[in-house]
Amino acid sequence: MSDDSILKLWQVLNKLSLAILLYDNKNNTYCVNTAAQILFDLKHCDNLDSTAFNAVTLLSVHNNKHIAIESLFDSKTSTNIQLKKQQQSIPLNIALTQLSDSVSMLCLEPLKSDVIELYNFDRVISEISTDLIDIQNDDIDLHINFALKAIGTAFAADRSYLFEFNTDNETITNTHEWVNEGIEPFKQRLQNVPKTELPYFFEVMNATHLFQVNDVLKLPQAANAEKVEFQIQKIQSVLCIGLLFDKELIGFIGCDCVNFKRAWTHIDLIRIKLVGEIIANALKNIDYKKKLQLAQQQLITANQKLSLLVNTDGLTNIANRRCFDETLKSEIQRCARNKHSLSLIMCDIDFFKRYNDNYGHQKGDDALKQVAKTLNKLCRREGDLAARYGGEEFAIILPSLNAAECHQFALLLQQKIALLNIVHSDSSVAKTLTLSVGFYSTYPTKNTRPETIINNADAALYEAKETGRNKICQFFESN
Ligand SMILES: Nc1nc2c(ncn2[C@@H]2O[C@H](COP(=O)(O)OP(=O)(O)OP(=O)(O)O)[C@@H](O)[C@H]2O)c(=O)[nH]1
Repeated sequence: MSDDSILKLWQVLNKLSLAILLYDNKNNTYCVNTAAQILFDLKHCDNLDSTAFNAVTLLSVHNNKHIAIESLFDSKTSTNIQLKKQQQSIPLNIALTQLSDSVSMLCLEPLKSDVIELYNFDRVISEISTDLIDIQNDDIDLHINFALKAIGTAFAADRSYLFEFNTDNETITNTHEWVNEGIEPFKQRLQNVPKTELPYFFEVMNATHLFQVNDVLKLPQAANAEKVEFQIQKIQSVLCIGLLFDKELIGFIGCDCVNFKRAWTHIDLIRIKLVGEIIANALKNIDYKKKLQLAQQQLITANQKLSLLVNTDGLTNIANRRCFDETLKSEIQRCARNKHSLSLIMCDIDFFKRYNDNYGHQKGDDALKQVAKTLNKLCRREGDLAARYGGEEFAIILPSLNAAECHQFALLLQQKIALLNIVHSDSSVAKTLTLSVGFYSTYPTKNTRPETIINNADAALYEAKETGRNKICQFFESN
């Protein structure tokens, strides 16, 4: 097309009521016809650069994001946009044509009211579904309230709400409600309402999953209870749709018209069904997530219990041999890394066979529990561990304690056992229950073997037993 024919075409287009924009990408200029000049409130119509459109607000109908004037000439831009003008939102349909290598033409046509309504509702649906798609438990109220407001507004209703059936399946609760300006809310009043109070409503709802009334005054006699309730709420028309969860009715959403009667249309039904499905899906997701979280929590608790169980001695409730072995291994490595000392105490109740024989096995068990509790209480620092090593023998891991400190600890240990004052009349070394204690202190390396430490502490315990009992012996490397 020659420049001359474009000019002639432009003279014709300028007379049309259709708004037209031309863009020349060679010199980045725009020109608009008279209809577009009026539509966009532009001062000039020729040789405009993009700043001439600074006061023009164009938004995407899908996400309300701002669209720059040059983006309108991008073929990827949606064919429906909104023009914001003096508090007004004008939906526009746009069509793009390439006139020459550098010149593109855009026609903008304001949409008719039913098409506008369709796009408005499309936007509502798009917003609701985007909003509810990855709903989290903690923001559900916010999102449901948003969805109710959106459908209430889209239906030009006065009130919209969500009712959920309570777990007893006998009562219903209005969990969320949106009301138009000046309309009385009823949510507080509609908590735990017995279904039997609305027999007609539930008969229809259970059978059809829908309750549609254009004029509540025309409800049949069977709906007297409902009529009374609707009159209290000043409802003239009502539309409710059931929410299904695995084919089971779990509640409903609805819209009321208070200020006017409304003859609900087939389109209204389709729309509220769509919103009902979106909300039911969101509730289902939340329910699954809750169940999953609960199952995960139960699994964690079960694992914690299991781990406690496998690491705990059944009689004394302190660490068992398994836990001791694991801890000693890791503490050797930790002390080796930090170049800290490590002490191990092995101790054994003196003449425990005689104690059992004299006082009975049950008393013996009680004594073991008391000793274990005392040892456990003494282990207060991080990494300290008292364990039942076997029978009446206990082991205590003491990271970062050197020989002198460990000796002090062993003395304290014997004092605390003495304070228990467990009478042992058959002991040859004292009147009460006593412990023989052997210990070994070292600066482990990463190659230090746990058995070496255990054997050395055990050898010291053996020496304590052999040389009189109720005493503390230390293992020295030269031994
Ligand atoms: N009541 C009770 N006794 C236990 C338990 N485990 C081991 N014993 C008893 O502890 C006693 C240990 O006896 P010995 O190994 O001969 O040692 P001892 O009598 O303490 O003598 P020394 O260690 O040499 O002072 C045995 O009689 C075991 O039956 C237990 O869980 N409960």
